[in-house]
Amino acid sequence: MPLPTDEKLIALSEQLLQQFDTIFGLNPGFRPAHAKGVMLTGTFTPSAEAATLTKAPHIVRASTPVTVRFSDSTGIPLVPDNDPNANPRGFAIRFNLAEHVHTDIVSHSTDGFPTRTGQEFLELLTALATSDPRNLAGTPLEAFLGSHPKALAFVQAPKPPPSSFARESYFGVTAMKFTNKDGVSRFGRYRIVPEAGNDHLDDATTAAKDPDYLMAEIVERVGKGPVKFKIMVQIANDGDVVDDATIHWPEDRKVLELGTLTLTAPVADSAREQKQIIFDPIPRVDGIEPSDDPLLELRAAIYLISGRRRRSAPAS
Ligand code: HEM
Repeated sequence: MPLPTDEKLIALSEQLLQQFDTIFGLNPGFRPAHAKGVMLTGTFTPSAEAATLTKAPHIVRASTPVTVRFSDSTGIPLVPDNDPNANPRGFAIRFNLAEHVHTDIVSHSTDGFPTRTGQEFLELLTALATSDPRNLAGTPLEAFLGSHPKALAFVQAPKPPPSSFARESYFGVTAMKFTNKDGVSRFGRYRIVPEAGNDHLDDATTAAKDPDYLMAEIVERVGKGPVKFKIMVQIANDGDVVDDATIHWPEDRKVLELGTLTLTAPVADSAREQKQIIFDPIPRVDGIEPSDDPLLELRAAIYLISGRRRRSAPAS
């Protein structure tokens, strides 16, 4: 994953990382966002119809090994799984195509994002860092949300905690351009749907849960049998906006099944692996390209800068 040379993009990346550090504190060796996580391994098997969408290698092959990371939101490594700020949950998937060759999906459990650009997201984080969310009146955060209705809608969208990482749906949010072997291209957005169905908790049940209930449960669950998800792609119609993560496409858009993810085991040395692995929001594989959504290039730069910083932190 190459670091872009665009100086403005790098400067914005540094500013965003600085804001995460201000809000959550410096936690060397951990991610500044989605700090707490758990990793598993398994396989991906494509559906019969997946080849109509893309010629990507993991769609052409019978099966591909995967490494995944589930995470809580926030840059706090010990955030309790039952803290309301731990939503949305993250789900990052790596398709291992060959040694040091891979393509990733990075998704979270809310369908959408508060801002269209990284600059606007920086403004939101800056407002958050200088406001008391429990007493919003007259704060920079109140002013930002008042003038950015899509950010307000994202903040207000219900984000109920799941009973398990295996009972939650996840969304890729930014559109990708998929191209099949006949050269036909269509834009689409990933949706990752649990075979066991969604299951969310009410406030009282959540409050009674253990602070590590999600991290522990998924390891226990996979010890008893495979955990499965369907990877789906919502396909844009001609004319749909494909470069704006704040815009939802109508629910009548076709949703195509890409394949099945079967998770079978926890990663043995999870802490070390989590420090090492850097997921890439840009697919960089034949048959799947990024859309022009401005979040993609920026996030790829930030995740790489942040990942290098994490890797160079002394072992704890
Ligand atoms: C301007 C927009 C965004 C910024 C600045 C941002 C920032 C970050 C940062 C700094 C990290 C830590 C990366 C690392 O150290 O490896 C991260 C991780 C993550 N972000 Fe974002 N993010 C943005 C948008 C999104 C979106 C749209 C999604 C959902 C599709 C998302 C989901 C995730 C997930 C799941 C992780 C954890 C990945 C892992 O397990 O390594 N982020 N983000």
